[in-house]
Amino acid sequence: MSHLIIAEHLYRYYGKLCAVDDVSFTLSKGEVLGFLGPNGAGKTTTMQMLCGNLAPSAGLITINGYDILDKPKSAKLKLGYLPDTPPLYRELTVDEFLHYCARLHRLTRGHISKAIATAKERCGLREVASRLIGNLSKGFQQRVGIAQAILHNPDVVILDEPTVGLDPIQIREIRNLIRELGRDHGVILSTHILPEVQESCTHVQIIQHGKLIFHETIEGLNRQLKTSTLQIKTRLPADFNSLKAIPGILSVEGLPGNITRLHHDNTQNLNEHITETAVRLGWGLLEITEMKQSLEDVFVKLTESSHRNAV
Ligand SMILES: Nc1ncnc2c1ncn2[C@@H]1O[C@H](COP(=O)(O)OP(=O)(O)OP(=O)(O)O)[C@@H](O)[C@H]1O
Repeated sequence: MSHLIIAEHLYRYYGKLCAVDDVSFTLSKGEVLGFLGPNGAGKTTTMQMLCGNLAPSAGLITINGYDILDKPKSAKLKLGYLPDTPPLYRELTVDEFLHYCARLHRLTRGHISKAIATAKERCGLREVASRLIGNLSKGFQQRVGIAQAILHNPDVVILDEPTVGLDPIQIREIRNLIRELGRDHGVILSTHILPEVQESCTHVQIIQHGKLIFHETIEGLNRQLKTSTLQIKTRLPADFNSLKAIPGILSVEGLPGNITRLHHDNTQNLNEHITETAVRLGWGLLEITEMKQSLEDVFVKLTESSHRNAV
């Protein structure tokens, strides 16, 4: 499959500070890549280099086969970008602004109306088309920012922190929109909100101190989140020896409220065996729960280990 974006060995220095340190990755159609990292990790710097707004100190970026430095016009034709602060004119209406953006994207007159109608439809902006942007809620302003980024139907859409400052309902709507964009485009979004990548993305990469420390599919990430711990809740106290006798169970730990935590070797699904034992011995099995690490746990673990490797 040909890649929409190829980034190879990107570096960016600000004076002596290496803000982006040997970053390489690819993006293909249908992928929504979450670019995750704490404040100051190098996300915006990378996004700006991908968009051709900032020259890398070293490295290569191609968008749809065009080198962003050698062929910036051809590369940017295929690119839509929402910066962390959306570039909106508050004194224009949504229609006026999108019309202006369509001309900046060099859409031909014959295509402008259709392109604006499609972008408004996709971003849920039809009802506010004639409102002044400055009077819209933050969520709608963000949608206008996304509409200008997809107006020219680019192959690649780059969104820098698209849900910052939105309320929970607006966040859900923008995440749905991002998932939908992923069907027809390649999307990169930067965020420091960990659950955002789980909800919106197909792939995730984590950046820390300018270095990529993790690149995985969301399934791969979810595998990382799995632990080898189960917890059962029973009406009567469970018998630890009967549980320890189940092949694969390594240790058993009692918690208050007839809750028992079981550590196992993660090679087999023990649910059936545990259920059968609980029913046979009449404990009254109420719940069986697979314990998961939160994405935060994995993030802390990864960033700590990269820090340890660095010192
Ligand atoms: N124009 C600049 N001049 C000097 N240093 C800069 C400049 N822009 C960014 N930096 C520094 O480069 C590093 C990476 O910044 P960047 O904005 O790319 O991070 P980020 O991951 O997007 O952070 P945030 O989530 O806070 O936006 C930070 O240490 C930042 O202070």
